[in-house]
Amino acid sequence: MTQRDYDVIVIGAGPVGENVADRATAGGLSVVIVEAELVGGECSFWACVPSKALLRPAAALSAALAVHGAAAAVTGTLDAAAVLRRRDEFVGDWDDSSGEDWLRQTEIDLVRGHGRISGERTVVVSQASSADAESPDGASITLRARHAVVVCTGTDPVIPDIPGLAEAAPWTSREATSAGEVPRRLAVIGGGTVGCEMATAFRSLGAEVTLIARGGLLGGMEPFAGDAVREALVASGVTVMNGTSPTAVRRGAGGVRIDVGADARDGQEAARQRAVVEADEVLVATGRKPRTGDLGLDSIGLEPGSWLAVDDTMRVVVDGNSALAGGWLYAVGDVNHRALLTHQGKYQARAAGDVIAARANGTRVDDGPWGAHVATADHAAVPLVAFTDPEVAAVGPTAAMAAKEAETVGRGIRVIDYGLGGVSGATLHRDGYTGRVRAVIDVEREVLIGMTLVGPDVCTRRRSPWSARCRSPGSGTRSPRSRR
Ligand SMILES: Cc1cc2nc3c(=O)[nH]c(=O)nc-3n(C[C@H](O)[C@H](O)[C@H](O)COP(=O)(O)OP(=O)(O)OC[C@H]3O[C@@H](n4cnc5c(N)ncnc54)[C@H](O)[C@@H]3O)c2cc1C
Ligand SMILES: NC(=O)c1ccc[n+]([C@@H]2O[C@H](COP(=O)([O-])OP(=O)(O)OC[C@H]3O[C@@H](n4cnc5c(N)ncnc54)[C@H](O)[C@@H]3O)[C@@H](O)[C@H]2O)c1
Repeated sequence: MTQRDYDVIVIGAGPVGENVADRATAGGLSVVIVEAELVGGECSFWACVPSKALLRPAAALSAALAVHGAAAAVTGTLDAAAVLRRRDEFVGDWDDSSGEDWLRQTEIDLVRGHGRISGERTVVVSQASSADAESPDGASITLRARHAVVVCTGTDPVIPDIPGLAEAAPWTSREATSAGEVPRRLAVIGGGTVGCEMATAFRSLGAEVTLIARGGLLGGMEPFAGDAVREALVASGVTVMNGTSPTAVRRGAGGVRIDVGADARDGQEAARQRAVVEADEVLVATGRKPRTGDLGLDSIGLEPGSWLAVDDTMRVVVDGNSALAGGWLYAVGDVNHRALLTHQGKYQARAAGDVIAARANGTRVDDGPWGAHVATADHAAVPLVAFTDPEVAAVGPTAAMAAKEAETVGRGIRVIDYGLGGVSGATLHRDGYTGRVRAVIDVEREVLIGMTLVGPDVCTRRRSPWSARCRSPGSGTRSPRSRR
C-alpha cells in the first residue's frame, strides 16, 4: 500500500473542494484532492450547469416574445433536441479533463477513488478501477495530512419512504439534468427549487408535467414568490397539486402510477385530495442528505451519515461547539448543511482555505464577525435564486422570519412592497412587465436586512464587455478562472 504525506487533504473535487484546495495552495501548502467521480462535482455535471442549460433556451425565447418588434422575429418553437445537445456541450459530455488540467496547472495533486477517513489526519483512498489481479478490490493509497483534512463531499438526493417509490426506478436530479430525451409525461415530487426548476424546464421542452408539492412552492422564500411561480406554471400547462404527497407508486407496462393523497400533516383534507397521477417518469426532488455514510466517520467518533456541524472557520465541532480534538477536520459546502448553494459553498471555501493556511503558517487568524477567515454571511445574508419563470432572487430573512427574530430580540422591522411594473427600466426591458419586490428593514439601524424580487430576469446578471473578454477558455462555470 502506497503512503503519501501532504499539508492538506481535500475529499471531494466539487466546486467547493476545488476552491479550498486552490486557496490552501495559494497559501503555500501542499494539497491533494480526492475524487470518486468527476472533477467539478455535482454542480458542473448534474446540478447547476446542466439545469441552467436546460432552462435558458425557454427563458431566451420568452424574453424575445415579450418585446414588441422582437417578437415578430420569432418564427419557430423550442427545439428540444438542440436544447439537450447544448446541455451536453456545457457538461463537456460528462468528461472532466478540463478540471483535471486545471488541478495540474494549479499544482494540486489529484487522487481518483473513494476516500475514507481511517483515523486522525489519515485518509485511505480505494481505487476501484485498479487492474491489479492481486487486489481485485483495487489498490489503496494512504494519505496523511500534516495540517488538515477537509470534507467537501456534498449531498445525495433523499428518496422518501413511499411504498413502491424506490422500486419504480424514479429519476433523481441526476437523471433529470442528464436526460437523453424528454418524457411525454413527467411527474415531479417536491415543490422546492429543484422541483420548480425542473417542472419549468421539462414543460418548456414539451412534457406534460404534474408537480406534487407537500406545501406551497419554494418554501422558505416569501410566499408571494411561490404563488407567482405556481400561477405561471399552471398558465404554462403544468398541473400543480399543492398540499399533497404520494401515498403509493407503481411502475407497470404503461408507465408509473402514483397515488396521491393530502399530505399526512393535513389529514382532514385527505378525502378531497385523493387522485391518481400517471406518468412515464417520476422525478423525486424532496431534498438532500449528506454524503458521509461511507466516509469512515466512525473511526473518529462521529456518526456516519450525519451532517458535519462546523464553526465559522469551517472546523468540525462536537459536543456543543468545540472543535474536534486537534482541530484538524474541516467540512465545507453542502456537507455542513449551512447553505446548499454553490456560490455560498465557494465563499466558505475561500475562508476555509485561507484559515487553514494561516493556522499552518502561524500568521494572524482573522476570525471575528465578517473577518476574512469566517463565513459570517451564512447566518445573515445568503443570496439565492430560482431560475423559474418568473425568476426569484432573494437575500436575507423573509418578512416572517425577520418578524419572528424581531420579537425575540426586541427589534423593530419595516416591510416595503413595491410593484416592479412601475419601474421604468423594467417596462423597457419587457412589455407589460409585472413583478414584485419586498424589502425588510431593521428600523433601529435603518439597514436593509432582507430582500426578495420576483419577475422576469430578476436573477440575470448582466455581463460587461470587459468580463466577457476576460473569460478564460473552457466551458461556463467550469473554466479555471471561475474556480476562484
Ligand atoms: C438540480 C440542482 C440544481 C442546482 N442548481 C444550483 C444553482 O443554480 N445555483 C447554486 O448555487 N446551487 C445549485 N445547486 C446546489 C449545488 O449543486 C450544490 O450546492 C453544490 O454542488 C455543492 O458543492 P460541493 O462541492 O459541496 O458538493 P458537490 O458538488 O456535490 O461535490 C462533491 C464531490 O465530492 C465527491 N465525493 C463524495 N464523496 C467522496 C468520497 N468519499 N471520496 C471521494 N470523493 C467523494 C463527489 O463525487 C463530488 O464530486 C443545485 C443542486 C441541484 C441538485
Ligand atoms: N437555483 C438554485 O440555486 C438551486 C436550484 C436547485 C437546487 N438548489 C439547491 O438544492 C437544494 C435541494 O433542492 P430540493 O428542491 O431537492 O430540496 P428542498 O428541500 O429545497 O425542497 C424539497 C421539497 O420537497 C418537499 N417534499 C419532501 N417530501 C415530500 C413528499 N413526500 N411529498 C411531496 N413533497 C415533499 C418539501 O416539502 C420541499 O418543498 C436546495 O436546498 C437548494 O439550495 C439550488
